[in-house]
Amino acid sequence: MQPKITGIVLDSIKNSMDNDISFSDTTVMGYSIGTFSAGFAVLMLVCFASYWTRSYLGQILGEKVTLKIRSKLMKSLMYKDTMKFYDVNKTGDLLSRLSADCQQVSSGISQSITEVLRSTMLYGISVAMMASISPIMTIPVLIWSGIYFFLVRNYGAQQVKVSKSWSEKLGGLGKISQEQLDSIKNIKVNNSERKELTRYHGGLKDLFKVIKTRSLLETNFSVITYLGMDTLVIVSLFWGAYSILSGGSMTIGNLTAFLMYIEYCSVTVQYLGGAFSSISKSVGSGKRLFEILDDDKVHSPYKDLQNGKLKKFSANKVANTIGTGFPVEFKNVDFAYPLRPDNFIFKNLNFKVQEGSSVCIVGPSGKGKSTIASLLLKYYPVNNGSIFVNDQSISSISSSSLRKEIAVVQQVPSLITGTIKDNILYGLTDKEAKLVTQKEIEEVCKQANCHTFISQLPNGYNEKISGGSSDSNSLSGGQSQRICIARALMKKPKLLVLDEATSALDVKSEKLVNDALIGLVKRRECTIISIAHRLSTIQSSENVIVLNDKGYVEEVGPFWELYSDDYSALSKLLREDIMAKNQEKKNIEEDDEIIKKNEDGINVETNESVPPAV
Ligand SMILES: Nc1ncnc2c1ncn2[C@@H]1O[C@H](COP(=O)(O)OP(=O)(O)OP(=O)(O)O)[C@@H](O)[C@H]1O
Repeated sequence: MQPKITGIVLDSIKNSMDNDISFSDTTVMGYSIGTFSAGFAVLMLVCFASYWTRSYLGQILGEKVTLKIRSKLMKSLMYKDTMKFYDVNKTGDLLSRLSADCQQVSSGISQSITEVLRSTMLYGISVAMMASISPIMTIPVLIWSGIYFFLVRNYGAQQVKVSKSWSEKLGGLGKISQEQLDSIKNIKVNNSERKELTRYHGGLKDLFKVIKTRSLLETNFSVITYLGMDTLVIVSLFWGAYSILSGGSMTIGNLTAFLMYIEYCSVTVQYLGGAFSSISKSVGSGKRLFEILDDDKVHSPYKDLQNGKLKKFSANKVANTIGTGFPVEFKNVDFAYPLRPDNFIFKNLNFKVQEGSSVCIVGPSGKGKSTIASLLLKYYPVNNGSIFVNDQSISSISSSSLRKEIAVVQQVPSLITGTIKDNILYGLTDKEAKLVTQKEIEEVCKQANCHTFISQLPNGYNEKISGGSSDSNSLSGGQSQRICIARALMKKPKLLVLDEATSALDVKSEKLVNDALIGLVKRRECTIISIAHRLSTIQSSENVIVLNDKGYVEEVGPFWELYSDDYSALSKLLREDIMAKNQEKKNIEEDDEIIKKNEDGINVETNESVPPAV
């Protein structure tokens, strides 16, 4: 309304000037100029109040949308059932989606959509007001509006593509930096800082290429918009001036109002351009977020549990079994990782683990020992065959109910940020954790041989530690591993999977932990499947399963029987292991000798002294 009112006021002033009317007697739309100005001021105040409300609510809405999207994404990420998604999508990229992409989407949805609505309304009203002043002079504005509409459509489509590419490159950069910071010690020990910086700069360059394309697109669009709007101003100014001077119906007030409306249109068109750009960017980023959410539709174990496609795992004792540990069976299992679908780790893998017994899986490196643990936990579905835990095929039971009954200790211990006590109780539900007494915690920690060192910490069980691996949690590798063992024992599992779980422990600690585990097996309370290279761990298991280098089971039997047979696959494997270790020791000694000779100035080939270089 402001331009229209300005035009009316200007025409009233001109009328007063032409008819010699004083300022106090000047009337605008039948009101004295004072009353009219007061009314106009009130109208402006109402406008400001509504602007404030729109702006504040818009921001709050935007932040709420961001939080909602983040929470939905995190939920989707937390509840992904298999590891396939995490094999493909790396942490750095996912973090970038959770931060930059979420922000982009929410700003597109909240601020830009309200901006589009406001600007479209303002544009429509301005054009209608221009038509009420001069329908004929509005025709060029309408033609430009049509052209602008097609421009926006074209620009939007291109912006979506470029924005998706921008998000991908940014995610790629996040992936590189996350990987580099995670392995900073490795980079330093290999003096690879320069190499890694070159790699990071490569990612930056890729990102910059996309940014250049996007900037070109945005600049072209905004220049065309300015050009169009400025052309309209010039055309209207000349047309209006011609109409006034040639005695047409146009007045100075009306021309001023008309030009002000064009200015309004120009500003709204700029806002619209910015808003469309932001919406297109959020569509591009949104596509990447939907890739995360859509993955849930492929397989939703929670819905499958509700609609009866999956059953809950039953921990009840199977009839005619000894003790309460779960029996385990791999039956004709074929498996290839989803990332390498043609590379079968197992073809027709068969073995049985008796309830309440302990078995150690041994075999050459990289032939699938840890993969057996992953399959047992349903981290990946098998390609063929079945895995039975407690007589139930795990493919038909929900993974959460299965994992609740199994405890795992991995080679690389992973702790959470919190107290040591929080870490030990981490595998229990909040309700279960509340019922655990300090005495029970200490009892479990004594079994895991970590009570003594925890008691010596300044705050004992309430000592705060950081999450992550032993690199970042202010505990040693062996201490972290023992806390993980205590956490696993705290669950009172009927099946315990130990993947090189004592590899960081010294001989004495390992023996104490193994004795505690042997006690569990003796009471038949728990079935233990361990994966190990060390003879000391292997010999603490009742039985051994030896995998061969093709991923088949080569041999199964009681440890002492296989160990005392010189021709058994186990003995062969242990001999090879000892030979490999001896060779490794010899290589290290030879390397040390060469280094020493170099330092002493002796020629390595001839063993003669070399005079020092001048
Ligand atoms: N997520 C994955 N995607 C694709 N291939 C994988 C994945 N994880 C492991 N592999 C491959 O599967 C094979 C078996 O790996 P696994 O970790 O089970 O071996 P392992 O016998 O436990 O080895 P090690 O004794 O060295 O720990 C290896 O060749 C490895 O490269």
